[in-house]
Amino acid sequence: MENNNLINWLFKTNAVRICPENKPFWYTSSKIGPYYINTHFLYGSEEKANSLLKVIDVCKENKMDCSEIILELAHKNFETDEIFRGLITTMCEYIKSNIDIKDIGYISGGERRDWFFSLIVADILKIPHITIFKDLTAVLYKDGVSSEVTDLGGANVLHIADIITEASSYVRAWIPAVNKLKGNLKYSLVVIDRLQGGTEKLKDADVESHALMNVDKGLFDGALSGGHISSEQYGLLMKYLDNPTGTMKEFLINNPEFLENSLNADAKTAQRARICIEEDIYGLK
Ligand SMILES: O=C(O)c1cc(=O)[nH]c(=O)n1[C@@H]1O[C@H](COP(=O)(O)O)[C@@H](O)[C@H]1O
Repeated sequence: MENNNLINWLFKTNAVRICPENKPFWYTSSKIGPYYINTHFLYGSEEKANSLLKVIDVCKENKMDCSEIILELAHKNFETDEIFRGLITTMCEYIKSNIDIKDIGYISGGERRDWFFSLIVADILKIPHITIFKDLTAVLYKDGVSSEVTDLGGANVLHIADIITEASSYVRAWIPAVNKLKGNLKYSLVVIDRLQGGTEKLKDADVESHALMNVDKGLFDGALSGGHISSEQYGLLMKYLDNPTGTMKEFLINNPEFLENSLNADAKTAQRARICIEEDIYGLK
């Protein structure tokens, strides 16, 4: 795709965050790193994304209503927001050019941030949508109607997600949920692949992995030349991209208080820090 567009949109919506000095982000995988991408900000802005998340948090309590509510809001936003419209149009074009549409029986999306993208893409491509919840239950949304679903008869499914790092959400939730429905999660399309093992994990599970964009040097080259990051930040990011584990191991050795502080932080951070220590992810023992 026109990577430059996507890079501009990511920075314009403040979706890419670079950590303050000595304060790396925690990731789902219980690893740490210097950047975090809030892909769902491509809905137009942080404020718009948060307001859709708020609606989702309420409407997901009623599983039969929620697909329609989210899709309607996404359509309205598609009409008025240039960035969101550009992104969704690019996703649809990517699918048409790179995947045999006739081979896709269903498009799925998982709670919550996948739904920003999966429902509207399915609707535009006229493919039924499987709305998957965190408890691994699912609802079929087809021709404007939600219904219960138990058997997809072996049909192929394209799962659409915001971003993959290690594809842990696919392995933990989305693949088992589609298998339970006797579907075949054959394809994955994400907006961003952080290139940290996700594609390989998907390949092991027989899932063909697609991404509109990979996080590599090119993203941060664009950020530097566009004046979005400083040359100091750029240097740190290059070091991390070159050797994510080694760079963060060195950081933890030089900043032993970081893990200690994380253990005393909010519940999610503390849990990630605990796993990082217990599994000795950085080989510090
Ligand atoms: O935690 C992450 O790895 C992560 C990094 C990032 O830059 N942006 C981001 O949104 N994430 C979160 O991590 C999930 C993907 O991680 P995996 O399931 O390991 O591929 C996403 O669904 C997000 O919840």
